[in-house]
Amino acid sequence: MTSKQPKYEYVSSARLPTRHGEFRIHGFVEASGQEHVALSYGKWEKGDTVPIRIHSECLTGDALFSTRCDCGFQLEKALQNIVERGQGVLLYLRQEGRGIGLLNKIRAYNLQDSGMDTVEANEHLGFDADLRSYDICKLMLDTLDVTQVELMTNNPKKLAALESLGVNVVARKPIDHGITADNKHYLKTKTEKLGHVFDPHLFK
Ligand SMILES: Nc1nc2c(ncn2[C@@H]2O[C@H](COP(=O)(O)OP(=O)(O)OP(=O)(O)O)[C@@H](O)[C@H]2O)c(=O)[nH]1
Ligand SMILES: [Zn+2]
Repeated sequence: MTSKQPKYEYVSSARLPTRHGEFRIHGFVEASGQEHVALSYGKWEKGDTVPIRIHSECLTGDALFSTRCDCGFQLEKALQNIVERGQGVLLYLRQEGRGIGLLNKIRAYNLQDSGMDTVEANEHLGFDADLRSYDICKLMLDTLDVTQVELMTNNPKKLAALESLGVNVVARKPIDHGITADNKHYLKTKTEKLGHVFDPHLFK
């Protein structure tokens, strides 16, 4: 008899001192081998509302200081917010390039340099505009005893995904940091074509 392999598994946790404060890092793995992490800060009781950020991997923005997108700015701001609030969780999902992967994102950037927008570039490469899944967030939050959240995002799809997984989202906190001349057009496209919510005056 074969037992069904779980889709996602919790693996291990450790202390993670950072420039922003001391977090704990928690590792998770998908059956495919894809690895993800959650960072937690502070303490809470089960049922408390916990501030969280769900962040999809962006190597260029998160680690290489790119200003083509807002990712690096948002990541840093989210960690700062969590430390200021005294508690919170970052779910760092390894779905680079809205799920198309790093090298395809570079191909998409090249197409955007010749005039396509971020959605047209994905489609030109044969991908949907957004291939991400948030299913693993449920295991990550359950593991950390988080059932009710305040979500830092401009992306209503993340709210809907959490609600459909049975996580109670009591509020959305906009995270509109890092709008630069290099990414204004990209963020405007996300607002017009992908449903992101940005205050229009931020693009002026
Ligand atoms: N395919 C593609 N992906 C991109 C591009 N620019 C950034 N990304 C990816 O977009 C994703 C952005 O992730 P998030 O910041 O978590 O999500 P979001 O949909 O912007 O929502 P919020 O930031 O929460 O408002 C990352 O995986 C980036 O690698 C691009 O031009 N093309
Ligand atoms: Zn990015």
